[in-house]
Amino acid sequence: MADSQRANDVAAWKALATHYQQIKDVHLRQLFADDPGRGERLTAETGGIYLDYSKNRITDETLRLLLQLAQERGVAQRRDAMFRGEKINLTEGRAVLHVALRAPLGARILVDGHDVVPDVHQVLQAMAAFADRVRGGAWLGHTGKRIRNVVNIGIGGSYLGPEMAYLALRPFSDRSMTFRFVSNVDGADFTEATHDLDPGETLFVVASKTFTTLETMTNAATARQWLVHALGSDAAVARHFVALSTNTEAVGKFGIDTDNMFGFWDWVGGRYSMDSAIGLSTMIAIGRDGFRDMLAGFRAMDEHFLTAPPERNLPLLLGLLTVWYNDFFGAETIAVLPYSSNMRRFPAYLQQLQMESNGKHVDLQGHSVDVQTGPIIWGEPGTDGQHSFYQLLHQGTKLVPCDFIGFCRPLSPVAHQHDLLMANLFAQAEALAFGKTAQELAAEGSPPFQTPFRVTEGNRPSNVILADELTPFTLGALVALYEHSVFTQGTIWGIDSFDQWGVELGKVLAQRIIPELTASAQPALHHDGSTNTLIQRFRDRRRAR
Ligand SMILES: O=P(O)(O)OC[C@H]1O[C@H](O)[C@H](O)[C@@H](O)[C@@H]1O
Repeated sequence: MADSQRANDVAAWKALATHYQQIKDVHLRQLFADDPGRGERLTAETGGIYLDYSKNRITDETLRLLLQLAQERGVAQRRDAMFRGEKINLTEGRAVLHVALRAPLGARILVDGHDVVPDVHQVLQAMAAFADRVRGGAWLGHTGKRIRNVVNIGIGGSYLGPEMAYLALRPFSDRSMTFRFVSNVDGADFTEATHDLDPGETLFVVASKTFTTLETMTNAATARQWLVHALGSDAAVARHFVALSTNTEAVGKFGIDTDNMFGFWDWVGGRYSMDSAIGLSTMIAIGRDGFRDMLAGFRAMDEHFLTAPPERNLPLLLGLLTVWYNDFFGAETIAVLPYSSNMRRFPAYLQQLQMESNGKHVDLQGHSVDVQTGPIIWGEPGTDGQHSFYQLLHQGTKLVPCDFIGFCRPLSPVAHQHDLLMANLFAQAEALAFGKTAQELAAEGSPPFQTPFRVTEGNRPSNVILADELTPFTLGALVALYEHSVFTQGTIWGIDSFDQWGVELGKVLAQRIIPELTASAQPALHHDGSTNTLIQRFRDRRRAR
C-alpha cells in the first residue's frame, strides 16, 4: 500500500511528467504510422471482454512508466490487502469487501477473525428462495393475489445498480412482471412509479444500507400509506414490504418484519452493493440462475485483476489510462458511451461508482492532495449522443477521453440493426482518433471557405470495450472492471476511495431548512443572504396559483 509518500513524489510520476512533454503533440496518426501493429498489440482480453486501448496517446514507453507508477504506488499490495479483508477504508475503519460478495463457497475471507463467505452465501440462499417464491407465484399479497409488480425504493447505491442492472438485463427478465424504481424525494417519482399499479399485486423492496436515508425513509412511509389505504389494513405491510439493509433495528422500527429482511455488512460500500442483498430486485427479475451468472462475471474479473500480468490486466490498464489523461493531459472528464440502449443507465451508475469514490481532496494521511483526483464521469448511449454532444467531442476545445462499450451480438431479435449500431461505434472511435485534414477535404472537393470549419483534428483518445454479448455474466464482469479501475486510480492518488464525507454537509443543512419551510409561523432565518432570500421567496409563493 502506498505509504505516506505522495503520488507525484515517486520516480515514475516525475518520469511521466517529462515523458508527457515529449508525447503531448504527437498525433495518433503518427503513432499508428510508426507502429501499425499497435491495433492488435495494445489490447487485452478476459472472459469475453476485449479492450482495445491502442487509440490512446501512449507509446510503449508510456505504458512502461504507468506500470512502474502502479508498482511504486503499491497497487498490487493494496489490492491484496483489500482481498484479504484488511481495513483499507481507513477513515471509517472498515474492510472493503465487495469482492467477498462473489467469492465461491470454500474461499475464506476473514474480517476480525470471522470468515464472512458463509454469511454471504446464506443471504444469497435466502434471497434465492424468496425470489423463487415471488416469481413462482407462491408468495401472495395480502388479498391473495400474485405479486406482479416490484418497486425498489432506494437512492444512490441502493438504486443506481438495481435500476441499471434491470434495464441492462431486461431480455433475461420475467416479462410478465413490472419493475419500477423510486429514488427521488420528489413525490412525483413515487406517483409516476405507482399510478398504474394494483396495490394488491405490488411488492415494495425498501433498499437502504443505513435505513436512515431521508429520501428512502420518506418514500417508504408514503408507500406504506398508499398500500394500507388501498388494502384497508396495517397487516398488509407484512406481505408487501421487504427490506434490504445492514440495520436490523431500524427495519424493525419501521414495521417491516425482520424475517422479511435481507442483510449485508458494513464492509460493503453503497456504490459497491448491487451484487449484495441490494440486488434482490435484480434477482427477482432474472432469477437465481441469472444472478448467479452475474456473480460469476464479477468473480471472473476479480480473478483477472488478482492474477493477470500487469501489462494484460484490464482494470489496471483502464485505471492507469484514466490517471494519464486526468493528471498529465489535464482532462477533466471522461465520457462513457455504451452502444446499447439497454446500458443507458450505465453512465449514471459509473458516476456514483467513480465520482463518490475518487472525488477526494485529501490523501490517506489527511493532507491536501497536490494532484488532480477523480475525473468527472458522464455519458449517454450511442448512437443518441452522436446527435447531441459529439460535436464537442470532435471539434470542441476540450480533451474528452472516451470509453466506447459495444457488443458483438445483439440483444434484440431486430438483429439486422446491430451492424448499423456497431458501425457507428467503430466510426466514432476512428473519427475521433484520426480526424480529417484540410488536404483530405480539399481532395474531396470541399469548398475552400468551408474547409476550416470542416477540419476535424483527431488525436482524441478512446478505449473500445468490445464484449461478446450483454449477458448477466458480462454485466458483472464490466461492473467489476470499473470497480477495480477506480481502486487502481484511488491507490495511485493515495486517497480513500471508500468513504464519502463530502455528502454529509448538504444533508445536515437540509435538516435545518426543513422546519424553516414547514413552520406555519414565519421563522427567523440565519443563513447567508442568498439562502435566506430563496427560502423567503419559496415560502411566499408556494401557495400562489
Ligand atoms: O443505502 P443508503 O444507506 O440509503 O444510502 C444511500 C446513498 O446515500 C448516501 O448519501 C451516500 O452518499 C451513498 O453512498 C449511498 O449509496
